[in-house]
Amino acid sequence: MQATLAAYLAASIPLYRAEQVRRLDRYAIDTLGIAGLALMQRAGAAAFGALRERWPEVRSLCVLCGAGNNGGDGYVVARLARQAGFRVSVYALAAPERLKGDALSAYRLYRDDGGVAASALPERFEPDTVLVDGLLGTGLDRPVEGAYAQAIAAINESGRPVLALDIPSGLCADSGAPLGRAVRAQLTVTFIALKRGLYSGSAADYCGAVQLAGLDLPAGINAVIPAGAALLGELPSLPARRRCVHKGSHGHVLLIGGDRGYSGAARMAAEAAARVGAGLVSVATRAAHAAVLNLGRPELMVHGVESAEQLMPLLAKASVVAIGPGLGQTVWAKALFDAAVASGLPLVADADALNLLAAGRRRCDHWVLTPHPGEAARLLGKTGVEIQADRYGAVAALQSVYGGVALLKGAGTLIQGEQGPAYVSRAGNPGMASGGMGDVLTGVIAGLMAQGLAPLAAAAYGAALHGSAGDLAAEMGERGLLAADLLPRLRELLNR
Ligand SMILES: NC(=O)C1=CN([C@@H]2O[C@H](COP(=O)(O)OP(=O)(O)OC[C@H]3O[C@@H](n4cnc5c(N)ncnc54)[C@H](O)[C@@H]3O)[C@@H](O)[C@H]2O)[C@H](O)CC1
Ligand SMILES: [K+]
Repeated sequence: MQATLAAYLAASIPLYRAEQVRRLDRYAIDTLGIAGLALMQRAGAAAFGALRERWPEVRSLCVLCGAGNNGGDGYVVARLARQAGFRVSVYALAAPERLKGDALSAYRLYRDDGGVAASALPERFEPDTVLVDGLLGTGLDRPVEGAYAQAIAAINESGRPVLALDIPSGLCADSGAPLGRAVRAQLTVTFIALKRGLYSGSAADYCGAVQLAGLDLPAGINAVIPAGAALLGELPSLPARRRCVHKGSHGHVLLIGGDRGYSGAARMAAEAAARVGAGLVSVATRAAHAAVLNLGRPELMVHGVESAEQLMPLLAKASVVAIGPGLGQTVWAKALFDAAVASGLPLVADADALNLLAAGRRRCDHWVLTPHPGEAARLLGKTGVEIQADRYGAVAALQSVYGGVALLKGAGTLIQGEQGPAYVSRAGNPGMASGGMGDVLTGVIAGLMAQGLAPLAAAAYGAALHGSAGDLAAEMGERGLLAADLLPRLRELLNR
């Protein structure tokens, strides 16, 4: 299992910052000797090809071009579409004659072919037209306002399908946050390398489907610049278990949580740990909950624990601790949290355990912290808006302040270990924004660690497994998706 997951992480796809992509661009031009205009023409051709594949009946384009090379890509698309007999209208947000370099060359080729560019947007875009967003790409360096903001609003209010060139205009290539406002596209064709802003934060609301156009550059070009982030791929199949194993072979998870009124959180986390294959799962919860929890899931060993010393014998038998689901922040909760951390066992901390941690910052090398943006804000002394505006920065800060592995939940879950890139899981859907989903994730990660996975592999694969289980369970619809719906899906995915 370890080798399979090590290969899974190694096979993740590099995600770059804008500045790194510009360096890749320069490398292609300066070292590989590919002219910038040739790159631009390959970009435009790739985008136009993707457009025709996605909207095969459409024969009318409206291309919006900005002041930089993203606009240049737009002029290449406009010229190719005219040559293919499309009805093409181009709106230049910047006077074309003031373009520079390759963008100016691309415009002149379009103009010399008989193309024209209007400077003012139409009252409304023609029907049966696809809009091509060539306003801003990786050169976005400030919040969108003025004419660009109006153009983006017009695009978003048009009701027309949109193809974004390289990145939806207004979306920050580094953080995935809109700077002011951003184009909402159905398809984004991005060039040379994936930008990390296409996969986290609110990116999914703006990018639509993302297609990478490598522009016929050598595949190894990604190795030229080490990327700081990496996109997790499809879940790998896990190797079959050896025949001669017994329940002690797959670890023992101790789940601590479930204060009064919250026993369900502890139950779901514990069951998730069992469903991903932990050999034994014990639960330490309020004494009042023990019997009912046990009845609900007899495979769990449930103990009423009202003090730290009552927890000690359970810690002595556990190989991994998961603490937080329904824990609360009472004196009882804090005593159990302190004892769990002091045990030195590998640990997954979620929910109220994170709030207790935020109160008294500690570091630990063998834990996995799984905050949602609000908990991350408390852990870092920031606001939730600040966390979402720079998720990659936030997950790196969590890891450096608290140690171990930091997992920042939300669209495009991020997983950051002591070394290596921030892994990004794109699995999951809005139906998972419901109570208990985090409890299941806690159990999944603890259950994988109990089977010998290192915290980073357990967190990264666990996040992808959890999100994929949510995607399977959402096949009946995202609304009304419940955390417990994921439990059977975990087993289904693990045995594929
Ligand atoms: N790297 C590649 O793989 C390829 C990239 N190509 C395309 O080139 C753009 C990047 O081009 P660049 O000229 O650097 O930047 P932009 O076109 O995004 O525009 C920058 C331009 O816009 C101004 N600007 C920045 N922010 C704003 C704002 N908020 N409002 C108004 N204006 C703004 C800035 O001052 C510049 O003047 C990349 O995305 C690809 O599309 C190649 O063509 C193909 C390979
Ligand atoms: K764009």
